[in-house]
Amino acid sequence: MQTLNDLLAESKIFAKREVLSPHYTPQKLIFRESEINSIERALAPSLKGQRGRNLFVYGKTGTGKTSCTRYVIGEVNSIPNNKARISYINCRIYNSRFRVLNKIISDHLPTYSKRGYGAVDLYEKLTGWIEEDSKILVVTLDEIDVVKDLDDLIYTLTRINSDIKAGGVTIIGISNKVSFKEELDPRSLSTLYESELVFAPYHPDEIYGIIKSRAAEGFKKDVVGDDILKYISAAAAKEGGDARFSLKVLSKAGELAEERGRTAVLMEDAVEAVRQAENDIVYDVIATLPEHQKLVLYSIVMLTDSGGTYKKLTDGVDTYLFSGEVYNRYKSLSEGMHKSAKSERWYRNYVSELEMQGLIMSFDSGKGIRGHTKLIKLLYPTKKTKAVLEKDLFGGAAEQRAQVLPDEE
Ligand SMILES: Nc1ncnc2c1ncn2[C@@H]1O[C@H](COP(=O)(O)OP(=O)(O)OP(=O)(O)O)[C@@H](O)[C@H]1O
Repeated sequence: MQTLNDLLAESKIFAKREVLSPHYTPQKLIFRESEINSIERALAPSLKGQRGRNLFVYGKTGTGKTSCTRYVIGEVNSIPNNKARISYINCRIYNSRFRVLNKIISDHLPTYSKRGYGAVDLYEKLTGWIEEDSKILVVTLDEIDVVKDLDDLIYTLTRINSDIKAGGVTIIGISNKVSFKEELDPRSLSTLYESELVFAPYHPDEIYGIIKSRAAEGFKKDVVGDDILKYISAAAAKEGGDARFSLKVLSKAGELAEERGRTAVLMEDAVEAVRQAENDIVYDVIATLPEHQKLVLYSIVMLTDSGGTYKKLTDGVDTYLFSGEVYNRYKSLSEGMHKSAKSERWYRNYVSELEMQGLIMSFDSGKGIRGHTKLIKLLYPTKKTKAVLEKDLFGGAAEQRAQVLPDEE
């Protein structure tokens, strides 16, 4: 246990702790030259006042999509007298057409944005501003899949191009959701996918390269050995080639070494850091699921908690659930929250997504019970999964939760 004095003393482990934060943007992004070049090519026409092709950037989490895009935005912004005006928008915060429009206005016309105008006024102000001197507005929508009325947003942004006489709008969409394409209206799909760029997961040796250079800056000399870096790279490659995961583990290993009063990171610190980060990641995955997948997962958690029909029928301890009962629970839960439940076809997609994320497993029941039906099992502890979901869905407010939840069956 560290005392306050220990905490205030100069660290024996870290030189620049902030360099190890996943939010830190390094000066150089290694192994992504060709991806950076593709983004540069998409943005190059806008520098000269021409509308480039919209670009959709896809790749698993931690593959460098945001960092590379922001890097190119930085490059463009540093070129004087160019025609591009870029808005980088984190859709987790700006998650509706109105909020996105408002953010664009506040980026470029800050005095206007505070006046409480409606969407139509914002639209007109924006088109006027673009036309004024033939600007190209580049709207970068990071985590685009979480925008609630995305088809409307894409329609509005593309409509600007036909409403204005000069200038234009280019959209860059970024997402790590595999099923995203299927949820889009065909018109939005063809607009957004004018060109596509896929970020592949990093290989272990690439992750090693990334964390080696971060470790050299972030840690004091000789604190982290090569064996530790190799171990962490292999663990992150197993996690889907996720650079963010490797950085999280690296800084966690440093913190553990510090807490344990060491002057260097030992393998046991790294092993423990990987274990903790793997645990955290599951809950991060849950927190970033789209809303209806969360509702399906929450239905699974609730039924697992109270014991589903299977348990009652078999008088057993197994916590398998019938897919049909999960769907029914999901429907009543959605109703209680005044949301329209999706069709069974969508529901089956959600179940496959949750299974792909490793949160549940599902399998055919065989002939024995209720003919052929699908059984579902939650793979993570009910209590913690429930807490994460409740915080997300109901902001952790118990009264609100009580209002929307259907009675236990
Ligand atoms: N090529 C690279 N060189 C150095 N650092 C990198 C590189 N790629 C990713 N990183 C680091 O990994 C972390 C995650 O990267 P980033 O946020 O760009 O991933 P992402 O693909 O946008 O992930 P998500 O889909 O989860 O948003 C950041 O801290 C970033 O600095």
